[in-house]
Amino acid sequence: MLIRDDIMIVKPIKTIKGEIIAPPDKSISHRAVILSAIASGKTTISNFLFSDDTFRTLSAIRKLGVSIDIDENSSGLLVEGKGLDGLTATDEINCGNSGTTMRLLTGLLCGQKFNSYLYGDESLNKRPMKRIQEPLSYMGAKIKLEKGHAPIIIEPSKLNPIKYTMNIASAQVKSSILLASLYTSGVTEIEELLPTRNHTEVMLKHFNCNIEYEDNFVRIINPNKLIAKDIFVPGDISSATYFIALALITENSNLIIRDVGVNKSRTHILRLWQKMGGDIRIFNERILNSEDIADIEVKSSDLTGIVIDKKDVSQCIDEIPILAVTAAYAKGETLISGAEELKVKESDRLHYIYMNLKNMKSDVKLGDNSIYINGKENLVGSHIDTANDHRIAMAFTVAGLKASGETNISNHECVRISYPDFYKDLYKIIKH
Ligand SMILES: O=C(O)C1=C[C@@H](OP(=O)(O)O)[C@@H](O)[C@H](O)C1
Ligand SMILES: C=C(OP(=O)(O)O)C(=O)O
Repeated sequence: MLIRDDIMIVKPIKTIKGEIIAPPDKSISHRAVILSAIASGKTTISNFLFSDDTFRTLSAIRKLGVSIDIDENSSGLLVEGKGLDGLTATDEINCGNSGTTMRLLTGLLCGQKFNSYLYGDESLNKRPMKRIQEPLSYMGAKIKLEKGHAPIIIEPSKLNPIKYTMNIASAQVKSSILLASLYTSGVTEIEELLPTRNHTEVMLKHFNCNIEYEDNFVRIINPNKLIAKDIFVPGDISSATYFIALALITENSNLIIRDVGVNKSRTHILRLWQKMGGDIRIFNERILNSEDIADIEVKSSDLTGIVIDKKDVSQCIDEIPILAVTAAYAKGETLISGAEELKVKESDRLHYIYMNLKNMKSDVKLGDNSIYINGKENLVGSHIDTANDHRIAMAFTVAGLKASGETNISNHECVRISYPDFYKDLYKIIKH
């Protein structure tokens, strides 16, 4: 790998070997800052992820009057919780590229006694926000959108609890309702038809909230008071999957990734790869502040294609780009269906998976909400259009490391959204 004229040039490698520590989890870092801000007392957050997206949440929370000290050496934050009613008004909040920041903060802010205004970058301002406006309005929230999109204007209102069945699979929507529900009295219940990550539920419980949850159901009983309690953020399994995939598809590889969050609602990708024949071992499992954490060992494997449906997609939504890359190198056919949510991420991920795989001479077909991939041993290096989407950039860097010739990754710096050290960590484990 080398950088020429600002473009990352990726060439085929021999093998992957060694040990690496997964970067801190993005979803848990966002939630740690938000919940510690409205808890009573001080919270130390260790191993916080310093990335563009999580900085958006951190700055927003500071603008809302919460003091956060950063110790970059220990990757730690000290948050002075203000309690549920201690936030103060700010002029406007720039959520950048981060859907999690925008949707979770809307849930938090619609129960406050002041107006709020949230906006994002070009990509975020195109992403759907009706999905939060609808349930929050049922609760009594006053939220204005522009044709279903940000900017979001929030006016103060009195919120009521709801019983809500989710009509799309989204942990952000679920979390937004849970945060708003903290400003109601009574019982809010959410049923999910498709399971999604449960980090908000886990962390609310960690902060002593009166909440019950199981696979598809959450109940929160108010009034609540959150009590500050220290948090260590586990490694991000979504970030780890790029290295897992590379080890799986590269001959003679053996890789250990330490301290990865293995919350059951995030490990579906590992089960899918194991089903494809992937040699993946989870060991040294332990619990750290209510979240499961473990080490993962991966060895090169002969993968075979599989069928992936909507229920699979909801449980590994961010891993579909890298899963598609491994499918392109697997034996036989893979069909990923029910993937409409991929079209409304930082880019239309279904489209960019298709275009980039096609340019690498993969046998691939695009359906309305699906993608079909007939795997082969070798892809051909090509120009990759990342659409400024970090997950497309990382997935196709992996594709390029196994392809013949050169692969050029445009705007590779977009990895700073979730994993600023991605290329640095990759260098550590590549053996030429
Ligand atoms: O709650 C979260 O932290 C996230 C939920 C998912 O989004 P959706 O809720 O829109 O599916 C995921 O794609 C995103 O990267 C992080
Ligand atoms: C979709 C993602 O994040 P967000 O929705 O927070 O922008 C992601 O990280 O892949």
